[in-house]
Amino acid sequence: MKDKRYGRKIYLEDKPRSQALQELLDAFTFERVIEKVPTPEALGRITAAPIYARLSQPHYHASAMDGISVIAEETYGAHEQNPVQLSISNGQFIYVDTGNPIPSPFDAVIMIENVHVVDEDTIEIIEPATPWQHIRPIGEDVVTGEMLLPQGHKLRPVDLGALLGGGVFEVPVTKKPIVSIIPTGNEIVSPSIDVKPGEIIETNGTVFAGYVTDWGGAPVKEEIVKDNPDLIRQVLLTAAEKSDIVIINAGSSAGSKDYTVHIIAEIGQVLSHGVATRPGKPVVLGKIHNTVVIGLPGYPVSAYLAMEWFVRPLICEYLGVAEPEREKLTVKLGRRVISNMGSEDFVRMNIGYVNGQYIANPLTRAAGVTMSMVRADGLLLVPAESLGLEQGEMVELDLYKPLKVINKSILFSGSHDLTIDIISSQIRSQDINRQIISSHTGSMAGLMAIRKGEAHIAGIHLLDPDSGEYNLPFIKKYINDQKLVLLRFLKREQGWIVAKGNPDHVHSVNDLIEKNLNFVNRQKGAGTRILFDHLLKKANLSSESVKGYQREMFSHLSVAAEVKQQEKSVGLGIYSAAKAMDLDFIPIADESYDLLMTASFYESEGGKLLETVLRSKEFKNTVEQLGGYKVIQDFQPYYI
Ligand SMILES: Nc1nc2c(c(=O)[nH]1)N[C@H]1C(S)=C(S)[C@@H](COP(=O)(O)OP(=O)(O)OC[C@H]3O[C@@H](n4cnc5c(N)ncnc54)[C@H](O)[C@@H]3O)O[C@H]1N2
Ligand code: MOO
Repeated sequence: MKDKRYGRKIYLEDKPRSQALQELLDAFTFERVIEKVPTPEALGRITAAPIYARLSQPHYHASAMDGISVIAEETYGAHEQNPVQLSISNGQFIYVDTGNPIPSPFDAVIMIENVHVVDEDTIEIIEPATPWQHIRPIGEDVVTGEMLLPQGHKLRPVDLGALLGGGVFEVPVTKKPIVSIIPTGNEIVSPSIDVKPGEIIETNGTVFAGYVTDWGGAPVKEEIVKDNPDLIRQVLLTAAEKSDIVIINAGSSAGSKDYTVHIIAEIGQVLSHGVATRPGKPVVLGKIHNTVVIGLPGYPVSAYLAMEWFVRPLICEYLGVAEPEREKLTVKLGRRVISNMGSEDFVRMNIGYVNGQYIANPLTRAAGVTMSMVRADGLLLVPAESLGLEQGEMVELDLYKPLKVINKSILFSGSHDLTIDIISSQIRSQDINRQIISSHTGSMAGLMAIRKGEAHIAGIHLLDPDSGEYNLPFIKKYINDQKLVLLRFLKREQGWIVAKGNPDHVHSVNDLIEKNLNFVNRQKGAGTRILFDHLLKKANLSSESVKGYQREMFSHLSVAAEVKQQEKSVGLGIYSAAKAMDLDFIPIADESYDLLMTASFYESEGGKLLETVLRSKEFKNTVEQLGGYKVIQDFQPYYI
């Protein structure tokens, strides 16, 4: 229940992000604490002071080669016609191996390959040695007192070696800032497969802890706290006492149980509430005593971005290191990106290299879709003063993935099919740097993406009602200025997706209307939508008579998921989706699901790899095991 002491605060500020960060940094003076850690355990830590060698390296004159050590002067004059003989018993040489000390008065080493052994005591050489040849003198690597590393340096494996060699067995490093992470919310539960409607698995805390570790901090994950102001206050106070930074998650916005900001104001100070960004607006920045307190939005994507904007700079400031910067890439926008005036918009993007240029398309902007962060190749920032960016504009992105991977990505657009995931994983098992990036846009949009050069391949299943033929009539109608290839590799069953046992006895489109069932529709331009409209037309029915026609799903699996959870509902889709959700399936027709691509992609390395996968036994077996599919492996690439 809502706590009466804390009314709704609806109005959040729209403070510029840079100002909010500056004010946050200005509000604290970080006293860096120095601790000494054994050198072998110091990987990744930040040096807190310049570090000087305590030993020279090498700390004695050492042989650099296997051979003999000699007095150079005694070898002068050695020549093929005038070999010089040296004897052990006369103290003229000793045998040495690489790394052995060179005792006085020896001052040169001759490699064993250049030594002719005459007998046990005597050798012969035909070339003189120069003084100090093949000897590593004291301090060749490091001289006592020399600075090995500056302060603020992140220790790498090679650094640890140099430190140990230089006699530094303990390193002064900056103590990791302790970052306490407090997830809150009555609906938040520990991970469990039996979550009930309304329960949300706690995921943000683990992500935050991962980021903190990556950035050099020490995360401390607290238990989930219920939406109870007294509990929240108590946990905040305790955490502030023992931490450098406290992150409290969710309850930062305008909901009736969003207490965070009030409690921070009560026991500390609120510096900012609300920044001019989308997503990520409802951030709280504040302090309790001298501890930073950051209230992050509950929506995962908003929270992850805000972590990078506010927590990373704090950790870097504390450790005394520069903030890492992401690689940048200039790309052409494949689609228009609209944006709010007055706030920075952050858009997760996919990037592909198509027809000689980088094309980037926005992923979903919903702040709850964590997979968009998993899949994103880059992040676009639309500045606060911009209303948006047009298709075709060149923009600079921050890269989330290596360019090497992006260069090889195969951009897929079009109708969703489960085989695309299988193709993707089989391609990847042959080339670890190659990924398929798929946007499930529907068959028509896939066709258009090929036309506009925004995708490498499109998955399409478009029935031409007049000819009864799939795909070709559409391709010929919409694209006539490109050399294309169609791979006709798959037949699949389309049918009604219904509850187990088909309780409403669905067999035709008429049943939907007569029995007043909810239809779970697909988006415009999806092949399945076209098929459904065709069925309606054939039965002389109008779309208005179909309950649910307006609501659109973007994939077969989402249709099946909706049928599963909504009573008296029916979808149209493929067998494998019904099977995946443990639903029943009433077949209607076999359809062709083809891959369309430009001839140049087909003939490229990526296209060849794709074809190899499509023709592999493993692919056929995996797909046909799903049920409802027939994989055609002896297809001829069809040039259009
Ligand atoms: N009337 C308004 N409503 C909302 C606004 C607004 O300005 N006016 N802002 C929206 C935006 S934008 C965001 S972001 C969210 C942020 O809200 P809160 O920080 O108060 O977070 P909650 O509402 O509690 O949670 C949102 C969402 O995130 C889930 N969540 C929370 N904690 C976790 C966790 N530890 N792990 C995984 N998921 C978590 C939570 O269950 C909710 O689904 O407010 C909008 N509303
Ligand atoms: O601003 Mo919220 O942070 O978009 O999701």
